[in-house]
Amino acid sequence: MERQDKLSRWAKENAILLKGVRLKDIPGRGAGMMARRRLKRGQEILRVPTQLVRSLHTVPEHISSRLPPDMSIHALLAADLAVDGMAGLSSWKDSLPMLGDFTTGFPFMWHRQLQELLPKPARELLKNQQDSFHRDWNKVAKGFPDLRRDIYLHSWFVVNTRSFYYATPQTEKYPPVDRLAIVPIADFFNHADTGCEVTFDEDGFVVSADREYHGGQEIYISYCAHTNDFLLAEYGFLPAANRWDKVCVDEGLLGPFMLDSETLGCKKTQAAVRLLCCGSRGQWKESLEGEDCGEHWRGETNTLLRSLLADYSAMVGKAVQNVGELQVGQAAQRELLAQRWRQMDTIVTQAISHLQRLPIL
Ligand SMILES: C[S@@+](CC[C@H](N)C(=O)[O-])C[C@H]1O[C@@H](n2cnc3c(N)ncnc32)[C@H](O)[C@@H]1O
Repeated sequence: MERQDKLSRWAKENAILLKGVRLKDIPGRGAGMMARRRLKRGQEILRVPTQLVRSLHTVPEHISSRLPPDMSIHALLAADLAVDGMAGLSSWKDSLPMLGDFTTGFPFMWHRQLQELLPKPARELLKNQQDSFHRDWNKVAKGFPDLRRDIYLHSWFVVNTRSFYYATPQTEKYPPVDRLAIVPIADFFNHADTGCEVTFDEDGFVVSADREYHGGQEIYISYCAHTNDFLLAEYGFLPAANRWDKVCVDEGLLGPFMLDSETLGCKKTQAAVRLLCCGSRGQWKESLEGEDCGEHWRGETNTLLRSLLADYSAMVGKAVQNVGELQVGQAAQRELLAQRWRQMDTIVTQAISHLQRLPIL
């Protein structure tokens, strides 16, 4: 029996309602969720009962009691999965990607030289991830001396990539990013920049169609308005199109100054460029607060922004070249890294041509 069929049968036996949708292997994206037939906007397509949700309240006492009280929910859920296989979810567990499946996409698994060539926001996310994992693993290894690091790492990444936001009186004592729950079957939706609505109440989690779908169409949820640097570091993939994508145009001390393909930089980027144009702080404040909203400086700021972006574009070109010269790691990892820099080049090139089309004041 196919892996997805087994999982679907388990879902049915456990009162998970899949309404007009099914699990399917999708090339390049692992498994995903597909419409079986036409679905209407607003229609409920998945319901997962609360008794299958795994969060702080379901971590068994024999696991939590061997760990310090300050463990994150992420770390506890990963320990539950690694040590106990999350009781009652064995069919779900058998359908998860293996640790080897994370090797290409996740910078965490890459050679250090490749990691060092990531764009700054991705490098920072990776550093936080490494620190969190090492902190969690040190504590878990003390509580469970027989547990292997690679098994815990796998579980830690499963929780990292598949959990849902879950606010309850218990989880609300934790930081928002750590209010996590595993919701089996719902965790098979892939991401797009807009997707189906996910809600939860005391009965469980519900996913509803955000638009009309036809049979055979993949159905997504949105993991949030994330940039591609975030999706790469935290989820191990790079979408080709992402309306939330931005590049960090300052890799230096003053950042982050962000730029996307639609606007000529976020407000902070615009204000910083104008500060460079204005002779003094006083003039700068006036330009921001004055009645003409700084129109007077528009020509100069755009010219300066264009020259800064040309420098940045040259830096991006150099990064693509540096990645091309590397011999370490897998070819697929190097290609993913080069792809990210090429995406950034596209955003910067679009911003430069946008600036070139603006009238000279
Ligand atoms: C919540 S799981 C979704 C189910 C997953 N595809 C599977 O096979 O189990 C999240 C993972 O799916 C993959 N993924 C999600 N959205 C994707 C997309 N738009 N393109 C490529 N991979 C995607 C990434 O590997 C991500 O870490």
